[in-house]
Amino acid sequence: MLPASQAEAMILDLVQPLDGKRNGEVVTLLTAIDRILAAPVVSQLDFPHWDNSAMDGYAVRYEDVRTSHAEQPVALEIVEEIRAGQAPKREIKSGQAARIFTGGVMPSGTDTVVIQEHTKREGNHVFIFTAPPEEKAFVREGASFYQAGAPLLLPGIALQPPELAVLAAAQCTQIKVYRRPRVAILSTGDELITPDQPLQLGQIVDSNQYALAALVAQTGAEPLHLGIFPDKPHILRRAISQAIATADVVLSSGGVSVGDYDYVEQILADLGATIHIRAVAVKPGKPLTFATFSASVASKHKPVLYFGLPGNPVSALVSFWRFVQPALRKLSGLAHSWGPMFVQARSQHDLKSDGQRETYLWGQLHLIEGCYEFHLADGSHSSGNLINLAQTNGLAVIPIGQPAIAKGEIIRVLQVGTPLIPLAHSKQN
Ligand SMILES: Nc1nc2c(c(=O)[nH]1)N[C@H]1C(S)=C(S)[C@@H](COP(=O)(O)OP(=O)(O)OC[C@H]3O[C@@H](n4cnc5c(N)ncnc54)[C@H](O)[C@@H]3O)O[C@H]1N2
Ligand code: MOO
Ligand SMILES: [Mg+2]
Repeated sequence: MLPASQAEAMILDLVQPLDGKRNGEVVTLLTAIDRILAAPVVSQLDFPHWDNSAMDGYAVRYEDVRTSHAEQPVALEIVEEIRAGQAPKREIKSGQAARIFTGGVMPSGTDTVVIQEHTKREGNHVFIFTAPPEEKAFVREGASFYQAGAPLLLPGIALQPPELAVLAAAQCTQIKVYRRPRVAILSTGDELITPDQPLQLGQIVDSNQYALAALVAQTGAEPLHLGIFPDKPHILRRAISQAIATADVVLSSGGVSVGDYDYVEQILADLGATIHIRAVAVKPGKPLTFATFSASVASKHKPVLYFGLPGNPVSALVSFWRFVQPALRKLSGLAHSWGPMFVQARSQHDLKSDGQRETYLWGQLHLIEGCYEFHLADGSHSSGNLINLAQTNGLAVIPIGQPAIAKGEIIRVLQVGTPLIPLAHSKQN
């Protein structure tokens, strides 16, 4: 059995990110959130586009006002008013000033803004009561934030609200992003039914399909629901074969352990896959199977990744969070930050494992005054118990050979799901 860190490294090593040139698509500003930029963005505009005022006040020539102070204010003639959006019409000469508002374009001849709080206006004259702090004060100089032609945004970043603001300001309305990776999801098992079918003794509702599809979508990829397939090798073989023809990644759940009806590994081998991982020393999730179909076998431009996830509902989810999600992030074109997100948290409970495999105990991470706390989910930590998985946003990691962790100790927790909202105070203490 491979240690988890080695399995992760091996999987990530085998993931070739989508090629942005071949796998790009164009989206608009309103649909670009969370998409990954596939080509560099360069603007032909300077930022700021021109010298402009940072404050409401008067645009002046520094030379005219540098000697002014409260006892001997300098008087300047106001010859123009410039609001944001208006082009200045004249040059400001010595002894003159322009009334200017925040964002207004600095008129030629001026280099400094005096804020109106330091002035007094009488008719068409303004008296400057204090010296401005320095030359060019309150002027946002053209091109001082960004010079036209330089790289503005680099490919491989996820577009978030700040990047959308940058793109909008740069008038980039058509944005080239990576297409979403296509992820086929199939559930295997004679016992499986859909949630709307009546339950007969021994049957199990296919919950993995829904959880995995939602996780895939949450990771920015496109889930393809292939449905349920019985433990019949020829049917499963056809389904897997169709899945590799249509998807970049295939996720199956079930059929990867040692039972008589666990056929996935054999079918992968028959179909020409290279099986890299057959088991990982993690609990839950031990029988994780990871294989690749080379580009030629899959008749594609690039290899297809296959994750045979264990059927137990918690095992399937934990395996996704720990191994599949980072791989999907890398595949999707993200230039960095694919890896699983581990944080340090103070455990609010005694934690136990059998010490044989790296153990993931599910529960809740709380953010209390900037520090993480881990609260273990109540109830059974069996990999078949999906009931107490609800509200999980953290998996405490119990390392191999360290069977007990005492309440109050700092532990490593894999943060999963949506970002944390800080809580005002701890529930337990
Ligand atoms: N003798 C051994 N038995 C088992 C071992 C072992 O090492 N030796 N490993 C155990 C571990 S650990 C796991 S995990 C499971 C993995 O089993 P499979 O991946 O082969 O999955 P199945 O046998 O098909 O199903 C297991 C369990 O999960 C339920 N299931 C399956 N698919 C779904 C689904 N889509 N939605 C909800 N639940 C599902 C299925 O009904 C079974 O109850 O093997 C252990 N056995
Ligand atoms: O490793 Mo299995 O995933 O315990 O149930
Ligand atoms: Mg089995």
